[in-house]
Amino acid sequence: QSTQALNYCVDTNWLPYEGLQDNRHVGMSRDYLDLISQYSGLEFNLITTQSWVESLQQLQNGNCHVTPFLNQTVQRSTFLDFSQVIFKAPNVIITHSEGTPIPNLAMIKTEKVGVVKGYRQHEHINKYYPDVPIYEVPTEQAGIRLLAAGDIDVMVGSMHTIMEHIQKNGLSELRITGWIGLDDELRVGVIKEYSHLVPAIDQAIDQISAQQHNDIYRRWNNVKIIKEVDVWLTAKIAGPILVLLIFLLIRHAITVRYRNRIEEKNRALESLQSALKKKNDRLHYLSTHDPLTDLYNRVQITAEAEEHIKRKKRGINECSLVFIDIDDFKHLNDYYGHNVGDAVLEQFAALLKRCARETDIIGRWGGDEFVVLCPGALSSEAERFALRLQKELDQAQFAQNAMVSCSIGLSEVSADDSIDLWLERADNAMYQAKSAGKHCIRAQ
Ligand SMILES: Nc1nc2c(ncn2[C@@H]2O[C@H](COP(=O)(O)OP(=O)(O)OP(=O)(O)O)[C@@H](O)[C@H]2O)c(=O)[nH]1
Repeated sequence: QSTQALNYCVDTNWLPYEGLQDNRHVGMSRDYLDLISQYSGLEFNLITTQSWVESLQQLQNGNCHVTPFLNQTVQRSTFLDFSQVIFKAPNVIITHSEGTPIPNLAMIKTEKVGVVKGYRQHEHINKYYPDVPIYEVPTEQAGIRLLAAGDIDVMVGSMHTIMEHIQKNGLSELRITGWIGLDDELRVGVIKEYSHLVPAIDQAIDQISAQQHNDIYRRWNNVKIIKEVDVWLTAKIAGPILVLLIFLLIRHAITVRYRNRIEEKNRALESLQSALKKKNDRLHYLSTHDPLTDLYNRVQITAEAEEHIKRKKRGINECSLVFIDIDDFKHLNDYYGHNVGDAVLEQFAALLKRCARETDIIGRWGGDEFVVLCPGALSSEAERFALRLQKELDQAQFAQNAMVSCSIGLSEVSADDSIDLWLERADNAMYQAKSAGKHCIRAQ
C-alpha cells in the first residue's frame, strides 16, 4: 500500500454520479473514491473547479492527477490511463412526450441533438453518426431545460443523471425513448505521469463487494427526488382542496353559531309568547269572571242570557233565570266582619255549583246577588233547583256558623223578551220574595 497524496478533479454537475455542493465532492464517485482510498492507502485531495471542461483542463495540464468517474475515449486516452470499469449504465435518448419517440440515433435526420460539451457522446456521435446535427450544451441539466422549452429536439445523456434532472425539475413532459448504442463505463482516470498507480487502484476496485456496489447505487439513486416532486404535486392538488375545506369549515361554524343564536332567540320568543298567552288568558278570565267566587261576572251572564233569548226567539229551547239575593247580608258583614262576609260569599258560590246542573250557567250579579241560567228549563223546573238550593242552604255550615238564607225570584224566558225585561221580571220576583218575609221563592 502507498501513502501517496493525489489531487483529483470531478465533474461539478453530474449527479448522481458526481458533483460539487458547497465545494464538497458528493455523489457515487465520492463513495467509490473513499473505498479506493481505504483499500489502496492512496490519499486524494479535491481540486475544485467550475465545470467539467475546467476539470479536464486541470487534468491535461497536470494540476489534477486523478478523476474518479469517467468514460474512456480515444481522445482522453492521450493524457489519461484508466482503471477497470467501476460502474456501468446506458446512455439514453430523451425527447419531448409530444414529439416522435426516437429509439436510436439512426432515426435522427434534422432534429437538433443536445450534447454536453466535453462529454464523450460527442466523440461517439461524430464517429458513428456524422450527419446528426449536434447542439452543444454546458450541462445535462441545461440541455434538459432547453429540451423542455422546445429549443432542441433531442437530448442525449447518462440514464441515471438524466432521470435525476427530470425528476428534480419536475419535467414530467420529457421521456426516455431510446439508447444511443453506448454505455457509461465509468473508471478512474489517472494522468500518464501517475499511471504506475493504476494497478493499485484496480486492486482496490476488486475489493469492493457487490453489497458495497449496491449500497452506493441505492444511496445515490433513491426516490428522494421523486418523493419531493410527489409532495409538490400533492400540495398543488391538495392545496385548493384544503382551502375549500377550511372555507367550508368556517362557513359551517358561522352557520352553526347563527343557527344557535336564532334557536336561542326563538326559545326566548316562545317563552314570551307563552307568558303573553297566559296573561291574555288571565285577562280574558278576569273580563268574564268574578275573582272572589270564580263564577261568571255580570257581563258574561248578560251575554249568555242574550244568547238564550235568541235561541228562544228561534224556538230552539226554553230557559229560566234564577235571581238570588242573600238575606240580611249587610248585617252579617257588620256582625262578623267583611272577611267572614267574603268567605260566606265563596261558600255560597260553591253551594250554587253543587246544586246546579252541569248545563246551568252560574254568575255573581254583584254584591250578595247571584244569577243562575237554567237552559232547557221551564219555570217549574227552575223552581225545583231553587227549592234544592234552599234545602241545602238550611243544612250548610258557614264560616263562624253564620246563618245564611236567600230570597229567590224566577222568570222563564219568552220570545218577546229583551235582556232587561227578562231580568226585571226575575228581580221583581226576588223582591216579592223579600217582601214576603225573605227565605222564599217567587216567580214572574
Ligand atoms: N263582604 C262583602 N260584602 C259585600 C260585597 N259586596 C257587597 N257587599 C255588601 O253586601 C251588603 C248588601 O246589603 P244590601 O243589599 O243593602 O241588603 P241586605 O243587607 O242583604 O238586606 P236584604 O237584601 O234586604 O236582605 C252591603 O252591605 C254591601 O256592602 C263583597 O264583595 N264582600
